[in-house]
Amino acid sequence: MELHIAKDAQQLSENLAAWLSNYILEVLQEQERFTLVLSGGSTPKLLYTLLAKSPYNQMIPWEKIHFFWGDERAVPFEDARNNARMAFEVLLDKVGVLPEHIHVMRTDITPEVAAAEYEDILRHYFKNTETTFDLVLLGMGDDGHTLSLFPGTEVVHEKKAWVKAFFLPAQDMYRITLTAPIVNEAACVVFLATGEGKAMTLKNVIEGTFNAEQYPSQLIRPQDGELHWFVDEAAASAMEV
Ligand SMILES: O=C1O[C@H](COP(=O)(O)O)[C@@H](O)[C@H](O)[C@H]1O
Repeated sequence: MELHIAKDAQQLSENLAAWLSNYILEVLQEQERFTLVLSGGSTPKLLYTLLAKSPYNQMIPWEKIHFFWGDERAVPFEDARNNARMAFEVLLDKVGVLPEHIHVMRTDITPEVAAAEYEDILRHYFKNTETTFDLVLLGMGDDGHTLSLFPGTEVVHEKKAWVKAFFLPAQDMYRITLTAPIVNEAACVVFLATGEGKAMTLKNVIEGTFNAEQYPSQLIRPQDGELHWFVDEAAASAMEV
């Protein structure tokens, strides 16, 4: 695991935008397409906003990037809580992405059907590949969840399915999420976490004993791929580094 610490959220997002665009360019020297999983929540908004601007909007060959999502809140696309909506607003509507390369988790059908449909897309997409995604961008909630793998939920124990849908009573909402098995087969996973509110959880996730029931972010351990944590000083403040 590689830890990247920056002074604050702004500096961290700038560092990650530079790191990510170089990584994409490097991978695209060896292959024709790049599969990128976007995370939701509030933290990546700054990163996506930067990627839509100079120099990254010109540097990245957007037409070669295929976009997927790590998880979705099963609310209509028009709802501000919809994870895909934010990415469209600040990034995807602003760069030269090909619409047929954007794979949203649908929220206009039942969550179970949307999850089954996404699973089919992914199984077909990765049927002849050794790894799954080229890069999975993840966030971590203050409670240690990542994707929609929340503490104490059944989906944390999933060993086979790549996509699951379930009702989250605490938020009175269905969630659709990738599971640890598919993410752990990715070539690279990058967590982005900022703020003091995540400091104790981050310490427990990275330095504590394994307890995925309480800290689902600990489930993410790519088998053969790279794992990076991009965090700001506030989020890193409880750690021993
Ligand atoms: O609900 C979610 O939360 C996590 C973390 O979000 P943040 O607002 O603390 O950055 C996010 O990674 C996930 O995609 C989202 O559905």
